[in-house]
Amino acid sequence: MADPIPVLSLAGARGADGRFDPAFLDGLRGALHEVGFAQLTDYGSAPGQVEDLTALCDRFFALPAADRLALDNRRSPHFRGYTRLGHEITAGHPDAREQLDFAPEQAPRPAGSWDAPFRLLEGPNQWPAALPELRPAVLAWTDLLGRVGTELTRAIAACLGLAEDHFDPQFRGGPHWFGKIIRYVGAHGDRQGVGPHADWGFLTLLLQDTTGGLQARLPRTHEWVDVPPLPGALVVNIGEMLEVATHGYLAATVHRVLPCPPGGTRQSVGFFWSPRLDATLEPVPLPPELAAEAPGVTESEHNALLPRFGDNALKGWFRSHPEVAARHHAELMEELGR
Ligand SMILES: O=C(O)CCC(=O)C(=O)O
Ligand SMILES: [Fe+2]
Repeated sequence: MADPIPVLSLAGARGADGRFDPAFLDGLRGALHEVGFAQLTDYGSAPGQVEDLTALCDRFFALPAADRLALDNRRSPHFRGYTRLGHEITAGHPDAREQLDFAPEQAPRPAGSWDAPFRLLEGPNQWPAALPELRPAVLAWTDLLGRVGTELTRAIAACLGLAEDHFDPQFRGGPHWFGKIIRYVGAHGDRQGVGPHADWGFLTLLLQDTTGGLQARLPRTHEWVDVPPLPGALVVNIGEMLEVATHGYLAATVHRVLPCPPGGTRQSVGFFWSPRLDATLEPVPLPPELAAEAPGVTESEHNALLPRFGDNALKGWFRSHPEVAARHHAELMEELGR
């Protein structure tokens, strides 16, 4: 079967007049509606940036365990820091990966000053003292991907027949993106690299190494297809907030990573472009021909899609990091019925 994941060049997104190119918008709409995944090239990384970041991620995961555990996310009420191999849960089972989670650097809100439970997600990151180069390289990467996320969000609005700044208000004043560097480590008996799931942000931009193993479940046929490594390209997929905003015209495509063979490893860097925590994604007015192909959101008893982003994000963090949630937020979990 031909590679079902469309490849798009961001360099061709706008014409000389600064407007989006209609052919780019058609390609983007087709990719995201039909497949829910695309690969993006020419997105403005500096020469050597991807290679340098990848090498630093290698070095992070090669640090002595004590240096990684110094950033243990169980010490962070904000779900930031290092998760040991096998301690993240997806689809009810442990993932065969370790990771470092980060998000915009923020001071924690003083106790008692929250206007909503999701404010607990605001706080400082944990960076490795043993590898000081990692922080600036990751922040340069998240700066770049914030710009790519902004541009793609505008292109998505335009390809849905909306004004390109349609979603700007939801992102203005502090989008709460989050990111992670990830290493999969294969062992006998692994069930999953990461189990089947949809991402809970707006758009995901992911760099994968050349190992392979990422698979997408096509929205219509539910067939699993490989997302083949394309060196330097960003894998783009839709998150739940965009599904909510488009009544499912753009669906948060389910995906998974197969376990590495015993002894094998794989690395990736995820960037989950997301609106402000307090932003609510109202359904957009779709043109009739697109509305006719919008089935509504895919709710299940195991996963509600919550229109206020902070609520949806909290759902995701509580589910995937139950140890952190139980240690710091047991009462809140009970209150929210999680
Ligand atoms: O590592 C990958 O290729 C995918 C990771 C992923 O789906 C996630 O972290 O949400
Ligand atoms: Fe994902």
